[in-house]
Amino acid sequence: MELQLLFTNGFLVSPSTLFTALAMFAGVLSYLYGPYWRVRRVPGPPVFPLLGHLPLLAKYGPDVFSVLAKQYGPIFRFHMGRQPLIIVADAELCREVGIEKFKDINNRSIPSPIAASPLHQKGLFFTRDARWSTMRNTILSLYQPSHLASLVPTMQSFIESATQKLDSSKETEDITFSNLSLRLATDVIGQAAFGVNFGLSKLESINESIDKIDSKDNNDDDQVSDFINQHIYSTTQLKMDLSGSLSIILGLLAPILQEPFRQVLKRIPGTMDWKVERTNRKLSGRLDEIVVKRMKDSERGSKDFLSLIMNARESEAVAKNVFTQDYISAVTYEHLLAGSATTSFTLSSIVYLVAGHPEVERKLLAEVDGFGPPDQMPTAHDLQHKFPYIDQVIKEAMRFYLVSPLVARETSREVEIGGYLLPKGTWVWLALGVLAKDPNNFPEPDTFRPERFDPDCNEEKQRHPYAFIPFGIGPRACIGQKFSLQELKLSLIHLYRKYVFRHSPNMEKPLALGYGIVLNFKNGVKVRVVKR
Ligand code: HEM
Repeated sequence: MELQLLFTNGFLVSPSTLFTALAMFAGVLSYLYGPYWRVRRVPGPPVFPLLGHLPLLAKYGPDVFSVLAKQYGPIFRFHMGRQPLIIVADAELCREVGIEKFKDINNRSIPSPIAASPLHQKGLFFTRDARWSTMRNTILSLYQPSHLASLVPTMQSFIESATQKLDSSKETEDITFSNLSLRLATDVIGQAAFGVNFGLSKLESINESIDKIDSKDNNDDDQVSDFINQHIYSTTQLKMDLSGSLSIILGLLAPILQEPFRQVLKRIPGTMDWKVERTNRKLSGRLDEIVVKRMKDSERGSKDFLSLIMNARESEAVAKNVFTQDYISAVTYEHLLAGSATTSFTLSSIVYLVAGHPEVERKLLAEVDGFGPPDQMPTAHDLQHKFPYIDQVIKEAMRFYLVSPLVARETSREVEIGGYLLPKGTWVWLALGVLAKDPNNFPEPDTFRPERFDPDCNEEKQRHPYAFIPFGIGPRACIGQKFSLQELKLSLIHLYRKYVFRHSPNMEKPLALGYGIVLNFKNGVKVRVVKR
């Protein structure tokens, strides 16, 4: 009898109970620490139980990876809660991951904010393997230069109407330029993706429209602004830190709990999961309606992305199997998502940075004024060849405030990177933001100097070819790069022909950044408009 019972803290416990408890404890430990164990040889800071390195993210914000790269070198571990990320912070290693070893690292890892949002998973960004390559090839064929060139007049007319209000603004009045640019970019991509004029540029304020979504007087008849409200809400809730919904936080700490908890929480009115679920359901419903309607439309034409993709689906057998209705909705929606926040952030940062650098502003204005009469609309060819200084300003602003400082990838088999053998399923993230501030490639990295991108200057000639990759790298790089550059250049030319901008005294210095799926300005970019 004494042999069968053990005395623990005053309680008698049978060996089988003790064994079960120990096995459970070992199970929990191996669940929590298994992912770490597989990549433990890669250097990294000490790990906080459960939280991983999230406290470091809270302490340093988006700069955390630069801080760690200085300490641990070009490849290191960073734990997003339980999940280790292998951060690659070196141009040559990024080339290795993104190009040379692409066939072994061809998919993206799915972070918990996306895992909590089925709507976001069926776009090009997160689809995998053969489905991804079929989707990508079909979509690429829609981005022919001639199609992009044909979008210039549409882009121009949206830019003109979105910025019309600036004419009546007083020089003492604050304009939140980041709101204006988000409305503009969403309208442009809405038209290009869906062939729908959201008319968002005419709304009073984007913040008001976000607030509206939770209020009772949300007018269901106003389909366009309702749709866009859903979009903005859904997008702004995709948080990468501990400020997201409870299920997203659980996904960071113990992913196994994320889905069961999401299923429960989404049924409890008032929780963030409930709101996100309700929004995503409405958004999917609205998208499906648009898609079904367009599918039936035999005279849909070929102006917008949605129609083009449907035409491709009808003419190619492979595309038909891959682009089922749900994937068409997702990929079209993804365009709205990927094309709005990124381009708008970049436009706002350019206006902010130019306002703070009078010499850059002077050269920019000289180039814009030298192009031709104020009403001469540039062609796609003009945009590519006649604005070399604007090219440099855009590049330098994108380097200075990199909208997407991390690019997520995942190994699909065992692969060696930077001397470390990484098992299948390892999350490998490219730290584009660290590269962009590396003094070896960008001397005085915290100085805004567009001339460093002058093709004739030594700095540009000596730089590693993959040191500046704001649109990513290799076969999985951004598909909308040319689209957004065309939009950015047209916007800048139009704006600086008519106005210059000054920082508002009511704006914090330095600008506070928020860390969602892409970078954003926490309190917006506030400027004052001076008519030229
Ligand atoms: C300033 C604007 C933009 C920036 C900085 C940007 C940046 C990026 C980056 C860094 C990636 C990941 C690339 C990689 O893994 O190597 C990406 C992917 C992607 N971007 Fe963009 N983007 C911008 C605008 C756009 C626009 C306008 C669209 C749509 C019209 C778009 C659609 C996409 C899509 C669909 C992917 C996924 C590609 C794939 O996985 O095959 N982006 N973007």
